Amino acid sequence: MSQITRAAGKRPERPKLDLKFLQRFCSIQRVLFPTWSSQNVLMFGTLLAVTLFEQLIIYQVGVIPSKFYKVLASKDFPGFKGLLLFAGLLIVLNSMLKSLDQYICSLMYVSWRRALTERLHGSYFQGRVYYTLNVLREDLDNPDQRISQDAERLCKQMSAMASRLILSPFTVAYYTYQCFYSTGWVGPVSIFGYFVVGTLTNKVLMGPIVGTLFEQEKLEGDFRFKHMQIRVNAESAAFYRAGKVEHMRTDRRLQRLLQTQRSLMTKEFWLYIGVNTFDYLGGFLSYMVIAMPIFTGVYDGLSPGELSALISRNAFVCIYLINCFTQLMDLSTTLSDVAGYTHRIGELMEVMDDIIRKQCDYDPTSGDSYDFDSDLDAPHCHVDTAFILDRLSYKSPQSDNLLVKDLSLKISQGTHLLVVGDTGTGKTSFLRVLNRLWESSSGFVQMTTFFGPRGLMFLPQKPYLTDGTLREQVIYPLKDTYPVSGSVDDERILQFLELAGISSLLKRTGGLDEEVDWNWYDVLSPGEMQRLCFARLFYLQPKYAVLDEATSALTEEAEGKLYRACKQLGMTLVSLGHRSSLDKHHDMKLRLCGDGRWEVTELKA
Ligand SMILES: Nc1ncnc2c1ncn2[C@@H]1O[C@H](COP(=O)(O)OP(=O)(O)OP(=O)(O)O)[C@@H](O)[C@H]1O
Repeated sequence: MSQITRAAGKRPERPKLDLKFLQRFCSIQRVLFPTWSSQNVLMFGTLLAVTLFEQLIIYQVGVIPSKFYKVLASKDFPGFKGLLLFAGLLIVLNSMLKSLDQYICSLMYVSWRRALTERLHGSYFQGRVYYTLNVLREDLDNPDQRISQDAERLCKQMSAMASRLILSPFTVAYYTYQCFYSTGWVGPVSIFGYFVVGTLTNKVLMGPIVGTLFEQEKLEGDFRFKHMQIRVNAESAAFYRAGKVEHMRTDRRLQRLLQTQRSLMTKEFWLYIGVNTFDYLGGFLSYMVIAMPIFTGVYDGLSPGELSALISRNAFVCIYLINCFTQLMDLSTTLSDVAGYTHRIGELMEVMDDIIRKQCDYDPTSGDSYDFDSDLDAPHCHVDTAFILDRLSYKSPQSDNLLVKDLSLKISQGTHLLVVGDTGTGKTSFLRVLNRLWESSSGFVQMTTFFGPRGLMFLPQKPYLTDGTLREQVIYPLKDTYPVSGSVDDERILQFLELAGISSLLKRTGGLDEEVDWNWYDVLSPGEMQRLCFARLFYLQPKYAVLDEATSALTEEAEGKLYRACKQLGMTLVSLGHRSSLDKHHDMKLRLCGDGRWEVTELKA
């Protein structure tokens, strides 16, 4: 059986500018440019056409001064007027093309970001990948940061490179030809040699930057997470008066981040030196290229006038070709950022694909996400069991000790089961194994009913409240009302809010569909949250409800009321809890005794 567990002890390699980078870069490009006719390819093609046209105009603008000299020297007034008009037209065209170029780059950035983020979301929300990634895998830091920020920065940096990169093959080819034509093979060979040396030097200088940028983004994620932790738990922290300690811890994370940022800047400093040196060396190189045939006597037969004309022409093409290359080398800093982000996104994609593959090996149904809304019309399931467990053993991910060993049990309709045990004996883990969040160590667990409304629902220990209106809280995890029946549905929701004892919420929100600007976790008491989860359960009316300490914040009386309501609605209950008052609502008791031991007893009515 495959393992969806921590990849313990596996230290990730330090990201570099290597083959792995190329592989990851190509797989990201396949996401950005899925087909030849995709929107992104078309935009890229348009950008190429615009930049080529722009180059043509720039060339025309470049030769205009010499034309001005000519008409002014010959005092040609009509020619001067015509030239002014022509120059004005060129300037308007040029500025329009430049703006269009920037606009297409921005559009490409948005479109790339959408494609990449949607691809990442597609894997993240497939089956239980988001759970495995955040809870069980330790080999990948901050998946949220990678999806929300790193993907954005990668697209931004790539779009910044796009218009400069897209032209370079054309300009390099054209000016190489021109250079060869004017200087023979000496010019292109020495300029290409200069470029190769420059690139190799920059690659060495870029190497450490990629790894440090990767580390910096991790620390950035950790820093943000710390703030999010305080935001979500502000009240608990305030009860502890934990401002001082949290201040210290948050500052510590900031210091670590800033230290890495400083080290990144030091490494970038050496790269800047490399880039700038090659920029200025390029200026001299053109004269060295020209000087070689002069000093070897190739042009000895030319007069000084002819020689200076030749130097001026040769200098122009050489300088232009060198300029093409130095522009490419200037991209080194952007490229090292792109490499860092590429590694972070590529690694995330690989880990998610790995989880999906293992998940599907383990549980073939996990490939498709549950779509409760579309399953509503599915024929009613008439099976009278929910789970069959056969010699089931399981342990927690980090430990080798079995929490439960060889448990055989059938959870059938009408037989309410209570699971009890000391703290940490594996009660919630039992539900994790039933829900296939964790793998069993041996034996098997078979779910014989379907998941969702009218089937089986879990109420987790920590109530989960989504963002949105009161209606959206009650119908969660459905996207739409159920059944799609307008006011009839409203009545059902009101009735169930009443039954769960929280109809007062309706007044606070101002209506079922009223948008609220508060965070539900901040304004509801733990008891109200638990009641709201019961209203949700009543609304969804599953045949089986698995409740993990779902009434721990309520009085025994309220607990009794809610349990009776569940039974009246025809639900079979599997509950976890510590309270003895729960006994009377159940028919069987499974006690987890620790060290793998367990016992099942019948409860007298
Ligand atoms: N994600 C996890 N990774 C590693 N160990 C875990 C994880 N979740 C739980 N455990 C460990 O597994 C053991 C069983 O946990 P479980 O949540 O099932 O306890 P429980 O019986 O429900 O306890 P309680 O009564 O406090 O709710 C505990 O020792 C816990 O620390």
